[in-house]
Amino acid sequence: MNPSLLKLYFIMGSNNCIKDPLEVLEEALKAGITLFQFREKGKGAKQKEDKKELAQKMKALCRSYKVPFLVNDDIQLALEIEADGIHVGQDDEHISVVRAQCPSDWIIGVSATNVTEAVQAKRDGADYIGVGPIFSTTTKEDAKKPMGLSGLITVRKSVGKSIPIVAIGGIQFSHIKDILQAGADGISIISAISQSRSPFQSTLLLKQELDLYTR
Ligand SMILES: Cc1ncc(COP(=O)(O)OP(=O)(O)O)c(N)n1
Ligand SMILES: Cc1ncsc1CCOP(=O)(O)O
Ligand SMILES: [Mg+2]
Repeated sequence: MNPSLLKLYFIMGSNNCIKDPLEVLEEALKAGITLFQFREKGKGAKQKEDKKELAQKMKALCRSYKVPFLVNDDIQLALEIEADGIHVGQDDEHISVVRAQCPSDWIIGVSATNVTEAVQAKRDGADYIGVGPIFSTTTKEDAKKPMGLSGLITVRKSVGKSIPIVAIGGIQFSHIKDILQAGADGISIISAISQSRSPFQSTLLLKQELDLYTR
């Protein structure tokens, strides 16, 4: 995949938002997110048909802005709604199982919380690795201990330059320069956009800062 797609990777579910999730997503799209992941999980998350309906609406929105739409965890849903890819973690379906079921052009991302997992994800053929948490986060209840920037630097050194990496966990505007210098191709954000009173403004500021330090 083109690593520039990871520049500003927005992840969200309805329970992450303080206003209408479709409005939040459209503001983020207007302001220039480069990739989106539908992550409908945790307390109050929509289930079954409600979840599918929201996913379909979000996919349509992403399509209208030509931003790829990925689904978190749920391969069945991703196949049903013809998503552009999926993100799986260490406790989810293995990438080999996903690859065997999905279209060949899907983007498949794999999470890594340490060097061993990152090296394995590369061996397994992940299109990109989601590395984190970098900083502490309250968004993911079962998040591991933060690895810090030093952890991110070590992961990048261990996997080499050929695989795209996106950093995740507790990322704010002020971290951008350090994260890119540590070797990430971009940032994954939930709350810094979804909990903002102006997702549009917050996204725009993040994008401008990212543009300063990338091509
Ligand atoms: C880009 C990105 N990186 C990491 C994750 C975390 O995935 P996982 O460990 O499976 O945790 P959940 O998000 O499923 O709770 C991610 N979703 N996206
Ligand atoms: C899904 C996920 N995986 C590792 S940390 C995290 C949550 C990121 O959310 P936030 O950007 O609000 O810290
Ligand atoms: Mg998961």
